[in-house]
Amino acid sequence: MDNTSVAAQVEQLRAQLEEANYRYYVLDDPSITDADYDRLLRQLEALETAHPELQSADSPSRRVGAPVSGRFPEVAHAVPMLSLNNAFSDEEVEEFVQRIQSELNQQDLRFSVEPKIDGLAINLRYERGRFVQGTTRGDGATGEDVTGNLRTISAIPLRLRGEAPELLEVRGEVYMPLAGFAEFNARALAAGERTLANPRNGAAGSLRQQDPAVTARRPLAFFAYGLGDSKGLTGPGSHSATLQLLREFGFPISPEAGTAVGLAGLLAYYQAIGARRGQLPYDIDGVVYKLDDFAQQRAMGFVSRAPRWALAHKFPAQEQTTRLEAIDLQVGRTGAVTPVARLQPVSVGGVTVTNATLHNADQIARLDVRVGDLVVVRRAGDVIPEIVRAVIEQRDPNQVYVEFKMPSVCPVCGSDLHREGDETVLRCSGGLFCAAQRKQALIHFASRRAMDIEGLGEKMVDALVDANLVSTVADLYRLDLDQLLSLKYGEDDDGGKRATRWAENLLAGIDRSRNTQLERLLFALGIRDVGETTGKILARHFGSLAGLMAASEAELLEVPDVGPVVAARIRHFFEQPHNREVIQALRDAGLSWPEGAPRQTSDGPLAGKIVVLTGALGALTRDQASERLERLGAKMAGSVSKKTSFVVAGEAAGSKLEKARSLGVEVWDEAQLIALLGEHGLAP
Ligand SMILES: NC(=O)c1ccc[n+]([C@@H]2O[C@H](COP(=O)([O-])OP(=O)(O)OC[C@H]3O[C@@H](n4cnc5c(N)ncnc54)[C@H](O)[C@@H]3O)[C@@H](O)[C@H]2O)c1
Ligand SMILES: [Zn+2]
Repeated sequence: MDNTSVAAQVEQLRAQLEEANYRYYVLDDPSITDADYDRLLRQLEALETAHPELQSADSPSRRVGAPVSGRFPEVAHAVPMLSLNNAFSDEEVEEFVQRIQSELNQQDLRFSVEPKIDGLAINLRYERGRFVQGTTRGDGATGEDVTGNLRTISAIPLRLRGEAPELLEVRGEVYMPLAGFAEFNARALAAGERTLANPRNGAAGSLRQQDPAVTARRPLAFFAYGLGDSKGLTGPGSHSATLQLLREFGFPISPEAGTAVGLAGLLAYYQAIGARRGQLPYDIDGVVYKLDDFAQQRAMGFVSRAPRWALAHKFPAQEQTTRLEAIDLQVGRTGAVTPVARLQPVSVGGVTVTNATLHNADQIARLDVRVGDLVVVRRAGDVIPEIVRAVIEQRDPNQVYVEFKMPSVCPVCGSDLHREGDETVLRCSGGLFCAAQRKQALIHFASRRAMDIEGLGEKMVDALVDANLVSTVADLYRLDLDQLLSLKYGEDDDGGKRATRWAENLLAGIDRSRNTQLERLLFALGIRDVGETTGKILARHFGSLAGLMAASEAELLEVPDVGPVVAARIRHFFEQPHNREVIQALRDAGLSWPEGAPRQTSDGPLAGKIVVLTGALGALTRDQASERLERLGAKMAGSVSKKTSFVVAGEAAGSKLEKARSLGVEVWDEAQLIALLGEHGLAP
């Protein structure tokens, strides 16, 4: 490449990155994925390194964020808010550690290690212990004043605890917990409204609302991870000691933060957090290493946009762009017909994704997704991958992109599709006549958290239903070896012993499931809106299946978690002669479970109280806490309503906490819970 074309390429990359920055930081509506952004930035950096004459101080490679929008008052930061240098490989981490070791002439350095929360950076200013101003990072030198919105975030203290210095600026990340994000989107989908693309955009967009009342309704949380300006702070000499101090001032600190020594320590931390990434209650896009000792940090200093003593080590991106090849329809257990995107295979978050959900026809119309489009796929945690956006700008003007149309009949059984009430989802009206619904009911029944029948997966269920061997769950218990072997399933070897073993294993798995628990069975039956938690609560409340089946709607409504809709669904389910037959057939097949008397909740100090747990507790698991509260007479519920007596909110509590606040329900922290348990000799 000659120099003019290199210069042109550099210019083009800069323009692309600037546009992306503007859409990401100012509009909170990115046009490209983070992965694509990072690729472009790396290309630019490589060209600038190879052609030093093209370097420029205002290149996106040298700058932080983007200039502010003008929608909020501007605030100059007393201490600049920088970005972090990135590493995408172990080798880059090694270079980082070696550079520091050789410049400081010291081995085995200690680092603070923290998850890199995917939200947005905020500076909180406290004067004499009171929160006076909160700002976004902006371009690093100047940010936006979003104080009013920050005040609505319950995780941000309005006053510091203990002896406050004259001035303290605290830096951290405002983020949207995954549970709150999912609940927000589920509600938006059901109401036919615009969904949030991902928690990071959700957090940024929520914080930059003009009306703090809107921000207050968004499930936002906060972790502190550093200091800005300060006066009168007699101080910690290291980053880890600073985090400890911030905790004492009343700030939430990530429970995953710790320290590690040397390259091996950093990489072990990266592995450990990476393995748990899917279980964390918030999105992270990497981990951050910070040289722990402040004197050592000062010795390393800064480059233009980032400290030289810190590094963000990134995980595989959770969003990628790929091609939408087709839209298929899937029929679920309750007849819901869901459009599924068939994708050109793409690696997202370290896993190859070929299918993603599009939720419903309204969502497809809202996103204007069409077959042939480039689409952005998001996959986080255990959640099913979904299409969050179509890259409409990239459509080929010479190609025809056909709008998706929902059919009016079930693609599997041909029955009419209908909507219930004001639901957006379309359902097949075929019930058990519909093979798709039958199959899904069986898959659910056999699943691990339901009856846990080993060997009865999706393919097996397909084979059983297609061969007409099974149509209800009770039929499973009548299967015999000859019938299974007639399926010629798994007969891929010498036809000897191994060819029958799968069938024997399956029969043994079915047999084992005969001894079960009422809560599992209730969940397994697939009553709409009776999930695992409700199943558990119903089992405990009524003690026996007969008791539950005989309960009137009024009696069902006494159960803490059950509202009118669920009560009606439970009644409806048990009123169906067909369902009663299936239950009788299950009993006849030898299914059994321990039964007890209905719960007496009339005694104990919490008798008559309905309690909801949310967020992660430190000292107890949720099950342990529930069990102890129940021993004190409380009824546990899974969702917050006006009936709730109080909510116990642990770390990173999301939408349930918001809901409690909006309904004026009393909120306890973990310490209050432990104190109460302690009073009754139940302390952990
Ligand atoms: N999709 C797009 O169009 C687009 C545009 C611009 C930027 N981006 C994304 O943003 C990244 C660059 O943004 P950036 O400059 O904010 O850098 P960054 O997000 O990679 O790193 C710096 C930021 O990390 C955050 N952070 C989280 N946990 C932290 C912790 N424990 N300690 C310190 N900081 C922590 C802070 O907000 C800090 O400002 C890119 O790599 C890209 O992924 C995407
Ligand atoms: Zn059907």
